[in-house]
Amino acid sequence: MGTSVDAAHTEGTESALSVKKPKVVFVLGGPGSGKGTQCANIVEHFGYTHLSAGDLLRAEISSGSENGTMIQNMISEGVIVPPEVTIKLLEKAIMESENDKFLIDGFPRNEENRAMFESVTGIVPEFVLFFDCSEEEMERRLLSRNQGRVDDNIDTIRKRFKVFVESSLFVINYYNSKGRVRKIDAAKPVAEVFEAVKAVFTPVDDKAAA
Ligand SMILES: Nc1ncnc2c1ncn2[C@@H]1O[C@H](COP(=O)(O)OP(=O)(O)OP(=O)(O)O)[C@@H](O)[C@H]1O
Ligand SMILES: Nc1ccn([C@@H]2O[C@H](COP(=O)(O)O)[C@@H](O)[C@H]2O)c(=O)n1
Ligand SMILES: [Mg+2]
Repeated sequence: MGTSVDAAHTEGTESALSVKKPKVVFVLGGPGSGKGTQCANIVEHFGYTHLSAGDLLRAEISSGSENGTMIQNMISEGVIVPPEVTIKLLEKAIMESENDKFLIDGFPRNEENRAMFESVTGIVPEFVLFFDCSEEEMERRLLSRNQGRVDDNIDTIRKRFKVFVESSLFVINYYNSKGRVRKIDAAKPVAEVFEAVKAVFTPVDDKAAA
């Protein structure tokens, strides 16, 4: 049995994830909709492990990986990295964790991400948390985030919005057609957004907030 995403792709064998069978929630929404902010709250209250695909890609750049330059260029342009790269990083992070439930933030970003993840891992998300927010509000948030991200400039922000509308919304619509999307009004203040998030998690999780 193959144990890596690479092996799964080339040999048509199972991913190690199809053996571990973790519980997965995809966390999607436009750039700056508040995915990372809310995931931190969910981790604290519901015991999930947060995996941000963007953070894993940025860590890959910092590690000096052979893919680093390619990933850096793609992030700077706001475009989506080839799925095998991102899936391999997600698989590694899940396998290295002792937890069995994960928030996967910012993935799948397009149909290629989705189809490859499902076919390689056999994992279907429990549900998809979708943070819905206007571009005006997201742009305001990103321009004042001040975390030194190379893609938080107005030119790249507009490219990221375009990719979201043209590719990522397709994935949200796909899961919506399967009844798996939980849509949250993400334009409200952080605490109010989290109240809505809690309502989604509480019935399906026995580790509810006190
Ligand atoms: N509900 C909110 N109201 C106001 N500001 C918010 C809210 N949620 C998050 N923010 C702020 O907006 C910025 C973007 O939030 P965050 O990093 O969580 O978004 P994201 O969806 O993970 O973005 P990206 O897709 O770029 O990674 C941060 O500075 C955060 O503090
Ligand atoms: N599935 C993904 C997720 C992210 N990327 C690239 O990273 C950038 C930043 O992502 P954030 O979620 O941290 O905003 C994104 O614009 C993409 O360039 C990706 O390729 N695939
Ligand atoms: Mg984020």
